[in-house]
Amino acid sequence: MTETTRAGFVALIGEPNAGKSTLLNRMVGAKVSIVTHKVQTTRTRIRGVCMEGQAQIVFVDTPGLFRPRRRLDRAMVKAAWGGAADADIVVLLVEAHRGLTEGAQAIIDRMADQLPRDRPVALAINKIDRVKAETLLALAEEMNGAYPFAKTFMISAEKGYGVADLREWLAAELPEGPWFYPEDQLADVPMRMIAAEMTREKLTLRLHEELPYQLTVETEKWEDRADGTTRIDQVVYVARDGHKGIVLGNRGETIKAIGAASRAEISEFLGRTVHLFLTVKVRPNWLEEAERYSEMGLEFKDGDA
Ligand SMILES: Nc1nc2c(ncn2[C@@H]2O[C@H](COP(=O)(O)OP(=O)(O)OP(=O)(O)O)[C@@H](O)[C@H]2O)c(=O)[nH]1
Repeated sequence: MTETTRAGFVALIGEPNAGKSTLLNRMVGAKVSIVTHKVQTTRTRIRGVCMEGQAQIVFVDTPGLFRPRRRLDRAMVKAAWGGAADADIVVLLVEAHRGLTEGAQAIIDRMADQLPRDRPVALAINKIDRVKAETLLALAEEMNGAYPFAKTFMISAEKGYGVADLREWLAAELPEGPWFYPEDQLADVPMRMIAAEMTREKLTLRLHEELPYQLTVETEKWEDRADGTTRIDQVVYVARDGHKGIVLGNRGETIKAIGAASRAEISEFLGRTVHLFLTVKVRPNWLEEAERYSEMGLEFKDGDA
């Protein structure tokens, strides 16, 4: 007899800097789904998918949740809360050393207002490596007085403490049902390749039918710097000189805009500041190498442009 499968959505919420990206990377690990950056609804964005036993946990992000400055932003915040309300489980991440801040309280007020009563919300007190045990217990008590959390976890996303417990709990809490993604789509996809795919996507969006068929993007260099930023160098390969001009655009405007859009997306995905450098090069024997790319899992279209 096969074991029951479970699947569902988990929304990770918290103030900026609470450690959402760090926790996500910890839980999902290298198994970032290739579908991640493509599947996007208006309300939520899928940030990662992981398997825990027979359960498939899909982590969703609620972009622009807590910094509504203008009217438009306020509308987005409302939509983002809709995303959290749609999730099967919500995890509120707070920072141990900052405690129940004004910002965290505002989120709790919103949760009380917007989430259905029976929606399980777990509290994850993060960065426990920065505080003493007594402080933690007092904070857990205070937080649980402010909201009826289904469960409290004390974790360090950075060091990995308590993360496995949280993952196991999430898996057990998810509803029974078939997986959303076939397991083979959750292959280990190197971040370099995902970043290249993001740039390629921006090229497609910007150039539409002008896009040269024989075009690939490769990440040549990746440097995580000590200051917390990442420098990424990518090359856009085209098959002909004429195509180079199309990609560069008038005075380099096209490539500049593509670089800016891709940088923003990669940055958000990684949760780090990214410096992206794009170069356009001509590589005439591209087709011969096409097979190599398909082996790497990259898409390409053949045919003459
Ligand atoms: N000491 C310590 N630092 C942590 C821990 N988890 C995350 N951090 C640090 O906290 C900072 C913010 O982490 P992020 O994961 O970028 O936070 P975020 O919630 O995704 O932030 P936004 O993208 O601004 O919403 C980073 O410098 C992390 O290295 C932890 O468990 N302990």
